[in-house]
Amino acid sequence: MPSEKHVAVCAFPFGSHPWVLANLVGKLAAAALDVRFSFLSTAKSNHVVFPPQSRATLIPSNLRVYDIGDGSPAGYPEAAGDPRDQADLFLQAASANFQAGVDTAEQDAGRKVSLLLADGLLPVVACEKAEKMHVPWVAFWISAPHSLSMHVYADLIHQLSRDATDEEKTLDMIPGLSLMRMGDLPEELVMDPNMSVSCRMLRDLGNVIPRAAAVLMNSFVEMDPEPLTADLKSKFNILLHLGMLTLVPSSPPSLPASDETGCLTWLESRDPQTVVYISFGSGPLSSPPLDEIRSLAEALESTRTPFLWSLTDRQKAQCLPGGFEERTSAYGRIVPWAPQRGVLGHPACVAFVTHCGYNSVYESMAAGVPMIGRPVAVDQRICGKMVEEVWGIGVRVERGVLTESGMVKALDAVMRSEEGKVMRKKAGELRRRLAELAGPGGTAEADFKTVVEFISTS
Ligand SMILES: O=c1ccn([C@@H]2O[C@H](COP(=O)(O)OP(=O)(O)O[C@H]3O[C@H](CO)[C@@H](O)[C@H](O)[C@H]3O)[C@@H](O)[C@H]2O)c(=O)[nH]1
Repeated sequence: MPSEKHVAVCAFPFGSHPWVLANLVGKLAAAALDVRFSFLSTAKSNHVVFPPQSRATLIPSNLRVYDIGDGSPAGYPEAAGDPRDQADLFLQAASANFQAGVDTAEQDAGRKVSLLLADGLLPVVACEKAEKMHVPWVAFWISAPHSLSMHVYADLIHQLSRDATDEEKTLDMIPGLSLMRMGDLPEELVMDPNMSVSCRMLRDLGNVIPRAAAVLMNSFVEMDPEPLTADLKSKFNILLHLGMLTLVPSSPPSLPASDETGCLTWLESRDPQTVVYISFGSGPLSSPPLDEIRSLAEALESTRTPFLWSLTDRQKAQCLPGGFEERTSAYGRIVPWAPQRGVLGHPACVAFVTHCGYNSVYESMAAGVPMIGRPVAVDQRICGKMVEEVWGIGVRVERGVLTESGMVKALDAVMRSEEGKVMRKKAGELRRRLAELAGPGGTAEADFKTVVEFISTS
């Protein structure tokens, strides 16, 4: 008898989140061919993640993409909106908009939805919807695992942050987080939850997520602190680790992989181990302040360091010193978008200046490239700390701020010093370790099979 299973996938349509979720869903759709998957996200995000020209040919036939509303009032000028407001608008209308998407998908498929799979930032919406529809729901946590634990302990953390203003106070009362300090916390965890819709949702996240039928992690269990995993396992119905989904080839191939800006060709013309790659993630919220971008440019120019920089045209116009691009054109290149995994994996790439986004850190590690970190927001301070203090594969910029002199020192440390050689060696070891973990017979593969089984039978 043909399967009647139908999974509705609820995406959080900002930053790298929808790509990573799409990677997971593409992989699941290929493994569970008789299950129907309906991917629900905003038109803007779907356009990038599933480019219309590739939809007919590259998406598995059991995966369909549906556009839902983004919550903006009619006539709202998108470019004028602060990205935080856009997230608030989206979240405010998310319940109604996902419902409309589910209704369309059910009609289209001629099957009722049997399971909801939601981005881990959307448990409040997913839980409410799933309970109304009488179906199970599964959360996929895309950010650093430490940050999930911090959300689970949000009430305790909020209490601590009110009692202690000391940024250096450790979080050793939370299993697996003894290395972390109050100052490493994502800021939304210490903000007043009533400040915005996003703050409220994020504050409630940790209380709701244990109600999921399963929590899927975008991580290798072997890379996470054991006490953290054990503690989360004790709190969730099922906890599974699927490996880093950003490291599997994207299905369908979407914007992150395309080399329309010619970066890989340019790298071919450079000597091995000479080019510093710079990117502060996929969205404006993770970019350092404009004056710091300028200091970084000054450091590159004063040291004549070859560079490839993913920088939007807007930022380029706003913050680079006058004439910078022309003066550095013999050894540097600026593009609005780079195929990051390909760039990091190119033999010319020697170091990565990054905001320490979780996916970027793992992409760099998987390529064996050491990092210079300038964490900006959310889980980036956690990832920066792991890079420098736990894995020893990079440094964070002095006092957490990009200055010309600090950047020159960091470039020296990573590219030219003995310390840099050690980082490169450790990065190489971790590259091999990740390849092993992602390979056949690993725990990630076993957990993925469990998810396929769960989806096919729930
Ligand atoms: O020119 C570019 C710039 C970025 N990327 C890709 O964009 C993604 C960036 O992901 P990530 O490093 O996770 O950063 P953000 O997009 O900023 O992700 C947000 O979401 C992550 C997961 O929750 C968090 O870890 C980050 O802190 C948060 O800013 C990566 O896959 C990159 O390969 C490119 O391919 N080309």
